[in-house]
Amino acid sequence: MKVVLAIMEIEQKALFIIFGGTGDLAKRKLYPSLFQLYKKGILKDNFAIIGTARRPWSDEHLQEVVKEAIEGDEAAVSLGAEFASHFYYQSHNVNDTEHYVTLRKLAEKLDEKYQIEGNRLFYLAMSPRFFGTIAQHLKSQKIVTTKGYNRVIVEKPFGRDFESAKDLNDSISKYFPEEDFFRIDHYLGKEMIQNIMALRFSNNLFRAVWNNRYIDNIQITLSEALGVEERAGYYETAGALRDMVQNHILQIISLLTMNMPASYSESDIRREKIYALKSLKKYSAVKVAENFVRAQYSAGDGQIGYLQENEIANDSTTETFVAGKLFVNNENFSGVPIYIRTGKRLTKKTTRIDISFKEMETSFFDSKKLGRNILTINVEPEGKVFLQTNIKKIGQGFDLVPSLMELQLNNENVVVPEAYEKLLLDALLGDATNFAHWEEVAYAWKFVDSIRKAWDDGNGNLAEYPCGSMGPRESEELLERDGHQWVFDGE
Ligand SMILES: NC(=O)C1=CN([C@@H]2O[C@H](COP(=O)(O)OP(=O)(O)OC[C@H]3O[C@@H](n4cnc5c(N)ncnc54)[C@H](OP(=O)(O)O)[C@@H]3O)[C@@H](O)[C@H]2O)C=CC1
Ligand SMILES: O=C1O[C@H](COP(=O)(O)O)[C@@H](O)[C@H](O)[C@H]1O
Repeated sequence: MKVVLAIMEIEQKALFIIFGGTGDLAKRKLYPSLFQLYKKGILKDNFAIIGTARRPWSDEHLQEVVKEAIEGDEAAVSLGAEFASHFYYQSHNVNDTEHYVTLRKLAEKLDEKYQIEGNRLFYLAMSPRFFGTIAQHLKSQKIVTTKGYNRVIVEKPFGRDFESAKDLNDSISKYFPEEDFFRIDHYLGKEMIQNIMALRFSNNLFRAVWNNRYIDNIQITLSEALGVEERAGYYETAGALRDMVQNHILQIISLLTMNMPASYSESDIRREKIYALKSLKKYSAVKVAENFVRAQYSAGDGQIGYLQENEIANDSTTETFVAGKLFVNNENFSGVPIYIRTGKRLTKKTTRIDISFKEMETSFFDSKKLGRNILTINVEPEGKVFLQTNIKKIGQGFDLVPSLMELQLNNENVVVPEAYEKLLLDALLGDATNFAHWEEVAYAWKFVDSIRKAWDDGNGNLAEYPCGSMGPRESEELLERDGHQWVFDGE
């Protein structure tokens, strides 16, 4: 642990070039996260950030935008102006080669001014259709340096199916090798998602029972109270399956079901995650209809339905909810149903994993009285882990009552860093463990494509659910057919 902290405390020298520097992601996530790294002294004197996009902003305007982005942070009062002074703006159309020449000159000037030693991080926070052309120009216009490192970080969506993801991947990997290519999945930066490996592999108790002999079923819920908001254009091309299942949910499944890696290293962890994703059971089209539910929100709870949202066609069939039953057919998990669900405009924002253990065959108790052991990883909002057990009811006799044990995770009173902060630091350190490797992305798309194709070919109806509910009835039935129910009922 000491070694890791020591590395993290070292000041990093880097020039960030953020493509999409005027965008929503930059303002809401990237600038505040970079400020956290500045507060911690990881970014100190030897760094600069170029924000670039088409808008004709000035350095001063970008610096004002950055100050606004961090104004909620108390430390911004004393440190905000100095931090913002490291930001520069370059008006730039990514399709225009001439602009890369200006960008290179600015990058060289800042490299010298801040003594950055050629380390560059290119953050592509804009539509993926531009990624190939940006990567190509970075190379041809010599914005990649020969001295330090050159890393490219790309945002989602990484394609809309396997073929387009492969094209996208090829268009970047022509210029950036895999070790410099960081595909963001911000769920992998969440503290509680990273805790899955810690729970599984550092506790003999859990290690021993983490398999199909003891686990009955796994339930993963990524529910949101928000609707489609301002992202109709993107969401209509994606839907919940591509937006949440292909990336976040399948990444969580890989962490839950992979075999124990040989070591805590990028390559060993990746190998096991890839193997888990490769082991996902594929369904025939008919089986997709049986094992997956798709639905769209309708008006309810004072909210309008999806079809009434701005810029959504009134005959749109885009799903805003998906539930499904999956299997990872590796040696430890074959036969364990993994129920997933995600949707917009559900009861509340919750990200949780419920691991339900098998009922016990015993003559010591009347087995009907025994509640199942359930391990709940509440990623959000609580960031806690709970274990449901059975204990004796106080008093005469020997009745049992369920009891909830809370595993104390944050006993150091530290502020949990935001996912983007951790991932930006990982990228600075050149550690891609918490980023998605191409083969993970590829297997995830192959799985998702088979579901999408079955739907597109008419297998499986689009159900409806009212805003404020936990999805359509069909989602409950998916579990009821197996004699189960969702552990999380939305309360
Ligand atoms: N916002 C979010 O919460 C999340 C976003 N993402 C992903 O991050 C990426 C960015 O999203 P977001 O910030 O929301 O999108 P925005 O639409 O807010 O930003 C897009 C950016 O691209 C710039 N841009 C567009 N066309 C060009 C061009 N031809 N040349 C140069 N710059 C251009 C825009 O600036 P200008 O108009 O000034 O040129 C703007 O800065 C997307 O891939 C998105 O899917 C992923 C997860 C969450
Ligand atoms: O990637 C995405 O994630 C968000 C949900 O992220 P969270 O960290 O708030 O759980 C989702 O709203 C968005 O549609 C999707 O693109």
